[in-house]
Amino acid sequence: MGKSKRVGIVGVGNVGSTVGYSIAMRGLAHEVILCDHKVERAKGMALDMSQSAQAARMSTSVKVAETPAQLIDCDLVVVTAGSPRLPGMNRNDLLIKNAQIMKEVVRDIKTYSPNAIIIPVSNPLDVMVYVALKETGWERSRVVGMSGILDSARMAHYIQEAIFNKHKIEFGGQVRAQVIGGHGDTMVPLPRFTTVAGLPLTDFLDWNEINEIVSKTKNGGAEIVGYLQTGSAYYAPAKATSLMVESILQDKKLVYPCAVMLEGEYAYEDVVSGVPVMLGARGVEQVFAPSLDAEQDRLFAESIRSVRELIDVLNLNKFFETK
Ligand SMILES: NC(=O)c1ccc[n+]([C@@H]2O[C@H](COP(=O)([O-])OP(=O)(O)OC[C@H]3O[C@@H](n4cnc5c(N)ncnc54)[C@H](O)[C@@H]3O)[C@@H](O)[C@H]2O)c1
Ligand SMILES: O=C(O)C[C@H](O)C(=O)O
Repeated sequence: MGKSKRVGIVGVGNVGSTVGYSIAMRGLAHEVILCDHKVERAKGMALDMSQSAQAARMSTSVKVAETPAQLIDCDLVVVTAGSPRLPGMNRNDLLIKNAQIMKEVVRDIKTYSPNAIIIPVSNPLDVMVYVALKETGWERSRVVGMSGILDSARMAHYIQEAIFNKHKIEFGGQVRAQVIGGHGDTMVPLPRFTTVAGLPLTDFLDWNEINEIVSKTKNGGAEIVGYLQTGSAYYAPAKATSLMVESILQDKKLVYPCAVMLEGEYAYEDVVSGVPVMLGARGVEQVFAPSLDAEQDRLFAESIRSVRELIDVLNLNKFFETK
């Protein structure tokens, strides 16, 4: 149990509410505080989650803050406030609107929960992490974005499906896939770093099949938006976020691909991207830059370029200069 740990969740729509529920179900925190413009809805959800915690024999208490300024002394704050994309949209189309929301929310977190670790989830994710870092001025260990766990889980899903269709073998959740880079169309799935029950992926699938999985993984979010029509995925995003919460609050020091500010990894600076990081009580405790071959290196560079383009748009709009 995460005794005396307080987690804030700003934005209690599909993802935020599912994160809150996951935390309550596992009793990861003593207190979860939900914060959304839709206050009455948040109050109803808070009661429902607190009661579900009791049903799960957990003591997590879920409450509501009417504004981010009422999120006092949280140890960790998850930010899912902002719009999701709709069919036909790219995550980048959310840039200006969600960046403004992130900036305002994070300003309050900095004031009222000055020791918190922040997990941005809103899209476009890498730039939201960048905005949160610039707005707080905190070190990179305390602002870490969720995306790589989700993208890797999607890749694992498509791999498991393809192996089952081809060989009729089920592997009981033993696919270990790895996706790095930004959480956008230029994400970098790494089949060469992917194993199935400890065996190389290429023992099961040929490169045509693997390349198909890579493109399905990149399109994984859009595929779900196409079905849902009114928003985007939330079960896998929320599970991925709660794994990060758990590793931090319980100081588990698990290594997951997450979005962090690069400070020299692969010779990049002042840009956020997904790489494996160790998550513990101090937030990001280690950042790893796995050795890439020339092609992986090229794809990672392309992904960095696309994140930088969005940061440039914000700079052109004087986003970081205005209040
Ligand atoms: N990083 C990822 O992998 C990932 C995965 C899924 C979703 N997302 C992103 O997460 C965000 C949320 O997705 P969702 O499906 O939960 O959307 P949603 O519309 O269901 O929920 C968003 C919530 O944010 C609230 N909100 C907006 N502005 C706010 C503010 N200033 N303060 C407090 N609350 C505010 C809204 O009232 C709404 O309840 C989207 O930007 C989506 O693209 C990212
Ligand atoms: O696809 C989206 O817009 C939401 C999220 O980034 C996802 O990958 O599910």
